[in-house]
Amino acid sequence: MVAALEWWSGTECTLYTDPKSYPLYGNENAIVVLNHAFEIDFLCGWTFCERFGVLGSSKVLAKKELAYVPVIGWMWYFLEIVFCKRKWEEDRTTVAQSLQNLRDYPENYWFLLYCEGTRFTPKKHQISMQVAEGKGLPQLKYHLLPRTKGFYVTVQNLRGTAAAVYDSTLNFRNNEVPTLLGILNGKKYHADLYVRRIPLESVPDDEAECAAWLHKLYQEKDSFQDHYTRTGRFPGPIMSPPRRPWSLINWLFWSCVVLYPLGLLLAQLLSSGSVLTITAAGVVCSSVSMGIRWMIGQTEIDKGSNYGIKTAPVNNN
Ligand SMILES: CC/C=C\C/C=C\C/C=C\C/C=C\C/C=C\C/C=C\CCC(=O)SCCNC(=O)CCNC(=O)[C@H](O)C(C)(C)COP(=O)(O)OP(=O)(O)OC[C@H]1O[C@@H](n2cnc3c(N)ncnc32)[C@H](O)[C@@H]1OP(=O)(O)O
Ligand SMILES: CCCCCCCCCCCCCCCC(=O)OC[C@@H](O)COP(=O)(O)O
Repeated sequence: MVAALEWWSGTECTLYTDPKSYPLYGNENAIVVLNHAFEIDFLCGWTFCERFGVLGSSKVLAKKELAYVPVIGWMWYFLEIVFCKRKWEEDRTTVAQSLQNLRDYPENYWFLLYCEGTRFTPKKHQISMQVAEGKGLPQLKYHLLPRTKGFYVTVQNLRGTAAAVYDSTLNFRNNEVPTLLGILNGKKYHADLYVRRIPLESVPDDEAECAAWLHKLYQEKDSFQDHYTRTGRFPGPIMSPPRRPWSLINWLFWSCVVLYPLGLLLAQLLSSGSVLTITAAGVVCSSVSMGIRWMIGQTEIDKGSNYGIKTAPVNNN
């Protein structure tokens, strides 16, 4: 999928960051906090992981439903991805346990948290801003109100092993609305990512203070998005790592290994002349194609969950 983004669609991914922090990327464990408004934001995230050599050890706090996505979800299970049901009462122990398992991970990892918990839609935004108002918090224009419990439990469990929080804010040039189907159709997008490295020691230990810290972080992210909307760029210098050939080589290798025998098999089936065999092959191919379309559908915001709409108790404390 990274090869599709970088080499097939030719999408450009530009990094805005502080040159002093740049050498540390990929060379330490980090908690990444990213906004969640685009259908391919996870793919842009993977691209940066690839460019900094941590693609294989990129982790995320993902909704449990994604564990059942064929191939990708199963792979994530074996990669020690942390899953949550987005029900705190059930998640508090399982998420903490999975995070503890990451503490002795043998390679440098990035642990991604979408603190908004769900993708941005106008309706979810409106409801979350009602919650913000109820809590006496400032309004956000470009983000949903962040959920703080997952962030707190992550900081608590990874303190001492993760060195920093990478506050990451993603946007696309010219109001592009990128989609995975667009990528697969070869459409080129222009992603801009602004990353600030914040040492983990500066994140408070106390739960309430940590929550307030995260709310402040999202207010700052909102101001960066505002800057981007006005000027077409993020603050700070551009330090973009170039794309590397490995994802392309990997893709070409596996395509040859898998597609060549599959093509031979298909040709054999078709030349068998048996109506039953050909029909069965047609049914299998259609099912696979429908399965892939369903998987792509998982990335589409229109088909997203009702999380953040159905249960929005306004907390007045
Ligand atoms: C140099 C380059 C740097 C960076 C490169 C960038 C990235 C690369 C990094 C890594 C890549 C790795 C992998 C990427 C690959 C794939 C990723 C794909 C997908 C996965 C994404 C997801 O699945 S996102 C969904 C799952 N994740 C989360 O939800 C995380 C955030 N959520 C939490 O933390 C939650 O707290 C929770 C899930 C732990 C628990 O959920 P629950 O709903 O029970 O939450 P809370 O108890 O927190 O909610 C109640 C509180 O929220 C308030 N509330 C109620 N309604 C709303 C509302 N509508 N909006 C906002 N807030 C609301 C309520 O008042 C409660 O408040 P409290 O004060 O009581 O907390
Ligand atoms: C060449 C063939 C290519 C085949 C492509 C198959 C694509 C499968 C991609 C599956 C990966 C799914 C990752 C989705 C990540 C995502 O963005 O999840 C959304 C959640 O955060 C929040 O969900 P929601 O509450 O619904 O907003």
